Amino acid sequence: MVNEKKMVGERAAEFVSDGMVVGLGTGSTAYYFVMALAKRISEEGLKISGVPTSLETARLAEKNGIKMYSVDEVDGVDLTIDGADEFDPQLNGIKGGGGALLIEKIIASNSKEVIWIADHSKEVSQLGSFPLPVEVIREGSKHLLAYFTDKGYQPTLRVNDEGEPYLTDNEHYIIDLHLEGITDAQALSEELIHLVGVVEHGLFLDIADKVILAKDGNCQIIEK
Ligand SMILES: O=C(CO)[C@H](O)[C@H](O)COP(=O)(O)O
Repeated sequence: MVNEKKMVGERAAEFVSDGMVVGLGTGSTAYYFVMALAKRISEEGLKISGVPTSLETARLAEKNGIKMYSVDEVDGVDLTIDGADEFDPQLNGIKGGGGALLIEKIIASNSKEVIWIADHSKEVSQLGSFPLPVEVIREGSKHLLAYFTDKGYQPTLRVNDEGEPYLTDNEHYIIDLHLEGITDAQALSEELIHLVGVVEHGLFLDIADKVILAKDGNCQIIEK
């Protein structure tokens, strides 16, 4: 069976050129991109600076010999390649299934170009089947949960394998909203970002420039 995540991850590494500052995404698809990039560095002598979107990716990149910097150590990012949980025909998406949405959004927002890499299951006609992650300050999270329940957003506090609240790299909680279809993503984004205690949310609107999608055994490039 075709490994779609590997296929798009490897294809994405071809978009990187010598001298670029590259945002390194997080997740099981981005894993293959980081590995393919590391291969180009060791085999072709490609010189790049990596900006990891999570501690997990930083560990992977370091183990594989990629030079790394934080987003504040560079003037800007040329290209960020990251996974997505869902994307729609306008290339708006939901991210944060892996919990790295905050730094992913900061790095993407400071990138000249953003490419998402996706297996075929990530393409949707309308966002919202995938639970929408909202990163929140721990203090007051109980009240945000109550607010989201009142709004009918069916919130759940994300937990780790031990059943304890999941902590992001920045030591916040994540509340996942089970919306079953988002009709006005822009309005929801505005509502969420203005709630006190919300640090960031997983709606990535007007951020991606291209998606490399695995479809019918091939890589399809979708441009905005
Ligand atoms: O947003 C993310 C992490 O915060 C990931 O990019 C997203 O969850 C997709 O992950 P995967 O490639 O493992 O399906």
